[in-house]
Amino acid sequence: MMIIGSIINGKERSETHRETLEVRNPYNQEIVAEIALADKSDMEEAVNNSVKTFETTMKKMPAFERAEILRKAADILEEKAEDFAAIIMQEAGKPIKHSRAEVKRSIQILRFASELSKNITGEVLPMDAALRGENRMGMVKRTPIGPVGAITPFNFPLNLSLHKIAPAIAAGNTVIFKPAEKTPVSAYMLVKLFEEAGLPDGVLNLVLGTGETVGAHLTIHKLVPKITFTGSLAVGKMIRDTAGLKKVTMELGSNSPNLIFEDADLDNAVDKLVMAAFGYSGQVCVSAQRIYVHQSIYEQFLEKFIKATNKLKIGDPREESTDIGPMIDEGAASKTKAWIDEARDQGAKVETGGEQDGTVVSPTILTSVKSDMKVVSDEAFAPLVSVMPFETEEEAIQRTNDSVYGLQAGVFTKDINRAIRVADSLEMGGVWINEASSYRQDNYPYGGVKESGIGREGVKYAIDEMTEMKFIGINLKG
Ligand SMILES: NC(=O)c1ccc[n+]([C@@H]2O[C@H](COP(=O)([O-])OP(=O)(O)OC[C@H]3O[C@@H](n4cnc5c(N)ncnc54)[C@H](O)[C@@H]3O)[C@@H](O)[C@H]2O)c1
Ligand SMILES: O=C[C@H](O)CS(=O)(=O)O
Repeated sequence: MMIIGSIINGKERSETHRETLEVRNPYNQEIVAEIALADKSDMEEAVNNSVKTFETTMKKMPAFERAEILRKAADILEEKAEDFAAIIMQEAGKPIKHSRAEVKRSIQILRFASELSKNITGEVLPMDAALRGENRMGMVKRTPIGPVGAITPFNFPLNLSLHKIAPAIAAGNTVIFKPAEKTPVSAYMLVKLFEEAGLPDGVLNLVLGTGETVGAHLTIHKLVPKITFTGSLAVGKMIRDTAGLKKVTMELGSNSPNLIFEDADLDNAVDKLVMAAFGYSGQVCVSAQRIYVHQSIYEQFLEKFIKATNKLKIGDPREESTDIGPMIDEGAASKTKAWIDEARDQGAKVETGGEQDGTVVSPTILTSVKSDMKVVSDEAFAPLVSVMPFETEEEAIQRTNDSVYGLQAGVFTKDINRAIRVADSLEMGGVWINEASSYRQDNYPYGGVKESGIGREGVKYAIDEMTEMKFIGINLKG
């Protein structure tokens, strides 16, 4: 049995007296590892050590050295890609082909961060534009913010952790990393990988424990100036409420919409939306949960969409051909089944799917739904999607915006004027045209409006949020 513990200042804490938590493969319930749980005192030490390491190590480390460590980390991840994919598959239950895709993106994040760490620039200001500004020079520098608390979810355990850790290191910060309890093994392997890449002890402290204990303690800690959180709206609100004046980045949930207009390439839309709705069993923050289709092509779309969905191969995430594996645990699967049953009782039609077998829920398409049903208005984070007809562009926009969330949307149309008009009208952090809401690259500003979040990630933008602007002015006649 693999027992893993927190790593603070390079030392692992997996002593036998600690309480442990089993990490199980959600598909077959095999034990993947056990975590030796950290408590508040471990978090306290991790924070203190991160503060010290920031002062003694990171403040002195030149950009070229940070770039080199990040580049080496990318190279090592490339060499160990298959090991990381295998562990993501086991601990998260993610089909192996999708686990591999996650690792590939993670390598790129490290490479972006390596390049960007050498390009964190400031600006020189035209001081004489203001009254009394003659003979003065002003410059703005970007300086590291200090120890960053990074709290991450289970669904993209490597990719979303690196969206925080890589920019933080690029910017010259230290990190206190609190990964999800369900997926700690890839986090542990990642910290070991950075050690191999030459990252000094204490720059990346890993604290493996529950959200309620170590996560909450990190959030309120006075010596941590920045929390970057990815996770649910409920936990995000709690963190925001207790973080005081800390800077926060919040990457939260969504019930992402996709709009299909009458002139869209239907095969493209079907092709994209099947994986957007059901990939990783819908446990993706930008998963397609609402599809609005122009009434003139509604039946045609629905028929093609059901047909394509029924072709998905459900099964063991180890199999190369598996498209859909388990949900993260039986609780998540049972909740999904309950939501589907509730919608059916309220008049929705289950066009396909709707079955639960342990942790596996079959890809479910719902029609005849109402906007106040949970399956439409709340975040499902599950393999279910509602397909709804609309008549006019205005109606489609209004129904899309009728949500507390606003992360990312997809718009399918060949009319460029309409595409831009609609994109401009949607209350979203991002809009893709002729792509599904779930599509993401790691180099653009990514994040939500409304209750989908605060701030942006996407390496360069995360660096902005993990640095402070410092103004330095000079009186040239002084
Ligand atoms: N917007 C995005 O980029 C994005 C990306 C991925 C996932 N998500 C969202 O994440 C959610 C699913 O992930 P999850 O189930 O792991 O989320 P979660 O909110 O349950 O947990 C996320 C992290 O928060 C920690 N946590 C829990 N309680 C805490 C507390 N009181 N204080 C501090 N930390 C605490 C957990 O231990 C975990 O590490 C979905 O809502 C999904 O939409 C958003
Ligand atoms: O779950 C939401 C994530 O943002 C998806 S991704 O890792 O960025 O693709």
